[in-house]
Amino acid sequence: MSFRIDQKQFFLDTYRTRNRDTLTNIDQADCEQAVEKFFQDFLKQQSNFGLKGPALYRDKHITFLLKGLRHVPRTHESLDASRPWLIYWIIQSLYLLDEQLSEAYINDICDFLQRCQHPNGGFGGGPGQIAHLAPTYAAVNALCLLRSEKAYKILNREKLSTWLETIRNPSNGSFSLHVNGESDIRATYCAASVATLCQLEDRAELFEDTAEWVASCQTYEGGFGACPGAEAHGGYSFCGYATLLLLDRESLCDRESLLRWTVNRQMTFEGGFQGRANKLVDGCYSFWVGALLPLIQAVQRKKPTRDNSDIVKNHEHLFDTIAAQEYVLLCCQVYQIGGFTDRPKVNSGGSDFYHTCYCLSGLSLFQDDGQDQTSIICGDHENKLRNTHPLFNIGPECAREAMDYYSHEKQ
Ligand SMILES: CC(C)=CCC/C(C)=C/CC/C(C)=C/COP(=O)(O)OP(=O)(O)O
Ligand SMILES: [Zn+2]
Repeated sequence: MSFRIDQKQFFLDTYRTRNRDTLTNIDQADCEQAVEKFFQDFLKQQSNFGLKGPALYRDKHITFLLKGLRHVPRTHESLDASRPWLIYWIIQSLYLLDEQLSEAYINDICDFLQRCQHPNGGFGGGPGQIAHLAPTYAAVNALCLLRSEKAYKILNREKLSTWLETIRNPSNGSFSLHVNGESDIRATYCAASVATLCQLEDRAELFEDTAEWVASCQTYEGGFGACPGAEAHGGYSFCGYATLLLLDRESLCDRESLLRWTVNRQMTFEGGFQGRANKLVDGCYSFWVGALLPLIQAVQRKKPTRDNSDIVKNHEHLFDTIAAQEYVLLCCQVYQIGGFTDRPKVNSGGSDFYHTCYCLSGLSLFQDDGQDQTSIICGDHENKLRNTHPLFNIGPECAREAMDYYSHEKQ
């Protein structure tokens, strides 16, 4: 099997980079031996499949994710305040892998998320914690992914609206992540996403001036920073552009410069995306940066260019979709234990639910050209994932059904 990138050299470079700070006197021979062993193991795994290209270890990922889901109620220490996130990352990943959740899991998730909802609106990172926009976004996405009335009914929309009012900054239209918390572009995205999915009735007043504040976060580089004046970054660029689309104010930003910045985040050597200039490639940017491309293309498709030529004709050349898929499949999959990571690790191969969710979500977007349902799949067709909605990052029908339900529910 031949790979587009020099995989072995890549592992070697990554190994050296990762050990630069901890091992000052790294022994060259040991290093190359470790990489050689890792590479041979890796090739053995891949050749078991003998397919058109790299394989997706679907069953390993499902086992890893279900095991994680069982442990969420007992999660503590560093992830104690991120439990709705853990649920969302895991069930979005299972959705993409086309693994149906059992009724027992659905009931347990509903009960747990209900306990995370604050009596005054919004969700905390766990039961009894203060409401925060990040776990609120994760909890709402998770409820939508469950696609059941029982899940939809958990959400108190009236209280959610009241709470959002209290964290809105009326002086400039931005939002704080929680009462007295920091204000950044993640907060405006989380607020706009939940207000749209839950069809909050006071959306117009809630988001007065918000789009102008978000547009002021676009930097001279083309991407968006966390707040006005901050460095452009993939995570914040996604939040910024998606918010403008959710608020139907996309025309406030400089789309051409955002597109230029976005396509330049794909690295020619690794094939994956970095989050900002001069930093390392990371699998999670497959979604945060990767989702900007279909979002921008969807807008371009609607609008003719100045000379009336169809700009979308060129869309396939905007980035190398096969290289982007290869990075996720070859460099981020942890085939020994399932799940995904940011970049290859020779010694300790840990995966996590955050990278599993965003590697799979990015891979799903790369596999779908969004135009005429023609998929561009790297490897065997068995690698095909379900589609995700690039604005919310849940299944497109999950978003549609939730909005349909809430638009008919009296607030
Ligand atoms: C909806 C929501 C909560 C979105 C979050 C978006 C997101 C991923 C923001 C990234 C934040 C950031 C500056 C990371 C840089 O970390 P780093 O310096 O370790 O990474 P880098 O070297 O890749 O920049
Ligand atoms: Zn990452």
